[in-house]
This record gives sequence, structure tokens and C-alpha cells, in this order.
Amino acid sequence: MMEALGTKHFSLVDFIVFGMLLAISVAIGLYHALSGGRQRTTQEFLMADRSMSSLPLALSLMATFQSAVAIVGTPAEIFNNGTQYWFIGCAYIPGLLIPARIFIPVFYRLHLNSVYQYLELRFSKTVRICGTVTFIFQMVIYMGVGIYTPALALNAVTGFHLWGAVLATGLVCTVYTTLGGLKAVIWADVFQTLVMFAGQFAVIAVGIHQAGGPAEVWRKARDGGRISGIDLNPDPTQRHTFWTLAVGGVFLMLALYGVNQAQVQRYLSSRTEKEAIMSCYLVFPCLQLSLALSCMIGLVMFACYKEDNPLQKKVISSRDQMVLYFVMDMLQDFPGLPGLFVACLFSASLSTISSAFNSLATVTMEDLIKPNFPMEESKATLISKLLALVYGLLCLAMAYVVHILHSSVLEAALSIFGMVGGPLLGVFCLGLFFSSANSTGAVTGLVVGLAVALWIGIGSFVARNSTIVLETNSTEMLDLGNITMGPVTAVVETIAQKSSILQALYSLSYMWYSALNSTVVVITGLLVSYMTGPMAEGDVTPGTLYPVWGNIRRLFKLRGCYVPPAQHSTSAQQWPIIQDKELNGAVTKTTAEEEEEEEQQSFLPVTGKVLVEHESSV
Ligand SMILES: CC(C)(CO)[C@@H](O)C(=O)NCCC(=O)O
Ligand code: NA
Repeated sequence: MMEALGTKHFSLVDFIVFGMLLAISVAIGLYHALSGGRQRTTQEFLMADRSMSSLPLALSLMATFQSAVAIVGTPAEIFNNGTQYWFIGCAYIPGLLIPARIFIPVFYRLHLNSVYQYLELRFSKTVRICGTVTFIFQMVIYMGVGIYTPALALNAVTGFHLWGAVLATGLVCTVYTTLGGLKAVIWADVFQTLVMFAGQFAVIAVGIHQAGGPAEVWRKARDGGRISGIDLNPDPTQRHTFWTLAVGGVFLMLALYGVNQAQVQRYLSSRTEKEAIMSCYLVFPCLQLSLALSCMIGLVMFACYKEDNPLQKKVISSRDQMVLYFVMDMLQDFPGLPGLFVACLFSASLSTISSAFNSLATVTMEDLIKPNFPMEESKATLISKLLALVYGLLCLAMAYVVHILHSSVLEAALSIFGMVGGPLLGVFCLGLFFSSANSTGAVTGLVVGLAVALWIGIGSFVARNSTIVLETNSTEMLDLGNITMGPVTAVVETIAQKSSILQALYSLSYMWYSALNSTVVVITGLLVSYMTGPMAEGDVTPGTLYPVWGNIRRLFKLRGCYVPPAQHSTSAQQWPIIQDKELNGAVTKTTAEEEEEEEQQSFLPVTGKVLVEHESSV
């Protein structure tokens, strides 16, 4: 296969462009290791000294969950199934508005280090640890997909050594993450996002030119049936419809941008709450641009290849290789541009993996180590760095697992978000919106949610792949079939024959996973809470509930006649407002900042009391 693509080789200029990406990323790490506080405290290494402003944060927020998976997966999706997937852009509106208005204010005011600290404040230590472990599980699998995808594409199309590329990515990432901490990760994200956009722009420009202009691209795509109208089919088993994407997608976005540690850590690293909220709003245009670019690459690719599908011609062996093949094909005569696009792919993945390393180091330190083994700051920082290193190595191991399991990467990544991120979203919603939910309810809810998620996720995977697995003659896949998938296949098939409800469940669109799984957690959590003795509202830690009804009422009543929160009296719906004086001086904000923020956001009380308790406990 590689011989068929003999011409698609990297020139020296391409290697230089690609090499520069890696070198500049490492340089950013070095710079942050040697400047500022020189990464000597966990506050700097893991929280960027809470000094970030909104623009770099917005680019970094976007970069975290935009890996090579999206860069190669989205165009391939559009090429094969048309532009329906573009409607996921509708989900970005509520998907970012809700985190900005609800999640960020609560988390920011609690002055957390890790979002799982919230679960301890609201429920108990057990819930916190369950949440942390679930997150680690999610990010470790996702990292494997993220690091493996660009390496595999590069390997298939240019013959570049697969594990060499995996190692290079893993190593570069580990180095700058370990050296420069969160600041380096965020600033490298900014640089890498720009490289990502540049690479995509270059491909679109050249592609449109080769295809004969934008009008021609549009005409060919339309004639080929790739411009999809809005599909309002309510059937939840349809893979992509307006409903699965624009409604199901909202829950996916909430799981990622609302409660995922990697993102919350960025909000928390903001200078002020206002900057945190603004960064979340600014993600919107960035994500839309990125989505538009990758959809356009899909259309341009279709216009160029319409009659001449490289997948059908067996020049490439999977959809995920398509974009890079197209790029190498189109950009051959432009030395440096193939290198730029490969840099774009690797930028996307580096920014994701480094965020994963840093957030994993953070939760392991803040949620698992510090509470159980109190230690000096210098030692904690050293251990955090070692953790970033260990997760770097683990990531390489995960790439190997993904190598064995290989499936279509975009769907795989989004399914992981829904299967593991969905239940986590459920636990946070349970805590924020339902005062009666108790710790037992939360733990049971999470466990049941994860069980349902794995059952449906694995069920549908097996239902779709069992025949392929059994027929394939690849030894790797056969091994997998015998060892792990064999028994599962048998069980799932027997059950499936018995019940058509189960069949319907297994064919549920993966875009609904997050919505379904988070709902299962909330319902189970509430039921169990009522059975085991619901929590009294007064027993809930102040500041951990989002007063939904109080705020809706206020929105209607008080529009235009705003009353500062400190003047409200304590009522059943509102949490008591803890005055600044009670805060022991532990709040780092200036009074002026505080006043400004209160004017912006009147919906939640400032809860410095909790912060004081926490800081002394660590
Ligand atoms: C998470 C979304 C849906 C947000 O647009 C998008 O970035 C995406 O499709 N990501 C796929 C996963 C990845 O790129 O790693
Ligand atoms: Na990324």
C-alpha cells in the first residue's frame, strides 16, 4: 500500500516546518520553566497562578477537545455522509451558555483547585474519589485515541514510522508539560491553535483552487447529494439528525465544557470570574470557525474526488486516512504545505494530550494524594511533575491499546465523552440542581450510570462489529475476538434476540449517550436519595447549589430593577450570603474587583467560608 503512494513523500522543507512545531512547543515549556515563579508551587504548576486572561484561555479551551480526531474525522464524515454533522454547531450555543452562566460561577466562587473538590463539598469524600477515578479513566482512554490518530494517518500516507510518531508526540508533550506547567500548556495551546487554523486554511485554499473555485465545489457537492437539509426525523436511533446533534450534542458539550476537569481548571486559572465567563463565550466563535473549516475540507475533498474515491480504489484503508491522503495529493507541488498540514494535525493532538497530562496530574495530586498525605509545597510540586511524566508514559501504553482496538476515531472519541463524561455530568447536575440529593444517591447514581453506559456502549459496539470480528482474517482482531469479545458477543447476542427494546437501545445514536447517561444518574440518584433519607436543604454546604427556581423567578421579576445580592434577606430559595467580613481575609480578590463582579453576576452568593475551610484542611 505504501508503494502505491510512493510519490507522497515529505520534502526537507516539510520536515523543517514540522520540526519547528515541536521545537517551539518545547521552547514554550522551557520559557515557563525559567520565568515567573519557575514552577516551584503547585498553584503555579497546576493552576497557572490564577493569572490568565480570557483570550488565551478561550483558544486553549477549544484546543483541549479538538484533536487530530476532529481534524481527520470531521471532513471524512462530511465526505461520506454530507453536511448534516454541521448542525452540531447549534449545540454550541446552549452548550457554552449554560457553563458560562451556571457552572463557572459556582465553581469559581468555591475557589476550587479541582472540580472534584466540589463533589466533596456538596456530597462526601467518597463521591469525590469516585468522580476523580471516573475522570482518570475517561481521559486516559481519550489520550490514547488522541495520540494514535495523527501517527496512524501519517504512517499510512507517508510511510512515516508509526511508533516513531507516537513517541515523538508523547515525548514533546511530556517535556513541555512537565517543564512549564499549566501556563506552558495554555500558551502552547494558543500557538498550536494558530498552526491548526493555518494548516486548515492552506488546504481549503489550494483545494478550492484545484477544484475550480468555490462555486464549482458547491455545485459538485450539491449534485453529489452532500449538502444536507435539516433532518427533523425524531427517531433516536438515527445516527445524525438535527435532534441528535443539536439537542444530544448539548449534553456532550456540557460534559466537556461544563464539568470536565481539563476545562474547569482553565476557568479556575482565570484572573477573575468575569474573565472565566468571557473565555467560555469566546470559545463559541473559535469552535464555529474550526467546525466550518473542517466541514469545508470535507466538501472540497468531495469536489476533488467525487468519481475517484481513494477509499473505494483501496489506495487507503480507512476513512481516517482520507484527509491526509488528500492533502499529500493536492499539496505535493507546494513544498512546505504538506508539512504545515501535518503540523496542524500534530498541533491538534499535542494540545489535547498536554491538557490531559496536566489535568490528570492535577486531580491525582489534589484529589487523591494531598487530602490523604499532607506534604510540603516543594515536595507536592515535584510529585506533580512526576505525575505528568507518568501519565505521559501511560499515554503511550494507551496508544497501543487503541492500535489493537481500532475503530472510526471521531465516533470512538465522542462515544467515550458520552459514556464516561455523561455519568459525570449527571453527578454534577444532581449536586447543583437538587438539594435533596445525598451522597449515597450520588454514588449509586454514578455507578448505575456508568454501568448503563458501558452496557449500551459495548452492546452497540459488539452488535455492529461481531460479524466483522468473526470474519476478519487479521490475527490481531481474531485474538481480540477470542479473548475479550467472544464471550461478550455471545451474551449480547442472546439478550438481543430476546428483547427488541434492547435492540433499540443498542442502536441508539451515540450522540444521545451523554444525555441518556446523565439522566440515568440524576433519576437513580434522586430515587436512592429519597429512599435513604433526602438531604435537608439547610445541611447542604453553602454555595454548592444552583438556585434554579429563585433565579428563574428573578429573571422574570427583576429584569431592569436589579438589587445587589448582599441586600437580599435570607430566604428558603436563596443561600445565605456570606459577607466579606466573614472571610478571614482569605479571599485574594480586591474589593473593587469583588464589587464589579457582583454587579455582573447577582445570581449566586459569594462563599468564601467554604474556601477558608478547605484551604486549612489541605
Ligand atoms: C468536542 C467537539 C464536538 C466540539 O466541537 C469537537 O471538538 C469534536 O468533534 N471533537 C472530537 C474529539 C477530538 O477531536 O479529539
Ligand atoms: Na487539541
